[in-house]
Amino acid sequence: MAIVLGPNQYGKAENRVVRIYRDSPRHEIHDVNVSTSLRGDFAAAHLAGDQGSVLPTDTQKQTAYSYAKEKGLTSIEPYGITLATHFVDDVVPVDGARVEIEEYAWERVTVDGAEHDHTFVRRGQEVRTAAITVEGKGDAQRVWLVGGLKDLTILKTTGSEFHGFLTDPYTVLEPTSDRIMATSLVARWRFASTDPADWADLDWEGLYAGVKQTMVEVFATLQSLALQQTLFEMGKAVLERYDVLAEVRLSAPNKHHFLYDLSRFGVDNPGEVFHADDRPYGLIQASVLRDDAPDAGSAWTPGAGFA
Ligand SMILES: O=c1[nH]c(=O)c2[nH]c(=O)[nH]c2[nH]1
Repeated sequence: MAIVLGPNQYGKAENRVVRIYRDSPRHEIHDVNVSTSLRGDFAAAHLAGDQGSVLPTDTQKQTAYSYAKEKGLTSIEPYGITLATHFVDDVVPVDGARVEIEEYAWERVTVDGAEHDHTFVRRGQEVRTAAITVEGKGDAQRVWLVGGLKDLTILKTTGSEFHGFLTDPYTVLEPTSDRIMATSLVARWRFASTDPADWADLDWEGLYAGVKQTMVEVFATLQSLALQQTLFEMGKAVLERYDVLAEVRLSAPNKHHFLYDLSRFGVDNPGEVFHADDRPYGLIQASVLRDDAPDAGSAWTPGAGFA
């Protein structure tokens, strides 16, 4: 029996890069959290402490910051593609790179009814995400791109039912035809192509806004029979609208709101006062994809948080 090295990767996690565009009095801000991971033959570093092939994680960090100026940082997807591709193309021992990015949104404050040029408040809504995996050099190179969002807290006060479920001796849940439905949505969408040339003219901001809006509209308008159905219809609507996408993965905690029992006080409560329970919560997760979707390859393989 011998002990051997298994899969490994290394990088700099959570580089908090803030890029300001100040070419005119109206400044722009892009506030991101970038994690890099490099893959390749790093056996010597692990087995013998030989750093000859190791591009320091500090260098990866410096590159993430410098690229925000050299290459630009507007939409997170092309920035991440450029960064990940650089590591694979320009660093000899590296044959794969994974870059994961979160973006925190800011919106302009209003002063005297007009948007201010350089003052922003953090927008409390969702965090935009991207994960880019580049594999191979030269003609064999493939770029897996996954866009997404997380922490999109969304609630509807009616239009949600849950009944007809399987029961057993432990079932106490009452069926309902009118309940609150609420979740904190995580959604990630995989691009069909693995060739960045196919995205040369893509409107990244428009695509992101459109995917989010499509999901929100379905959540709002579908008379839901279960969160599972809502998630499937959200993913389906996104894929029907955007040919560039092959798969949508959704993860949604069912944030339960229980009707509060006011009958103990002789008070009627026709769906007006609820207890918002924080745990436990149902956790509903689904992948929705085209039946001819190309192989997902390394698209979903995590970077930071390997262990
Ligand atoms: O939308 C729901 N899906 C479930 O699977 C489930 N299970 C449960 O107790 N409540 C709900 N709601």
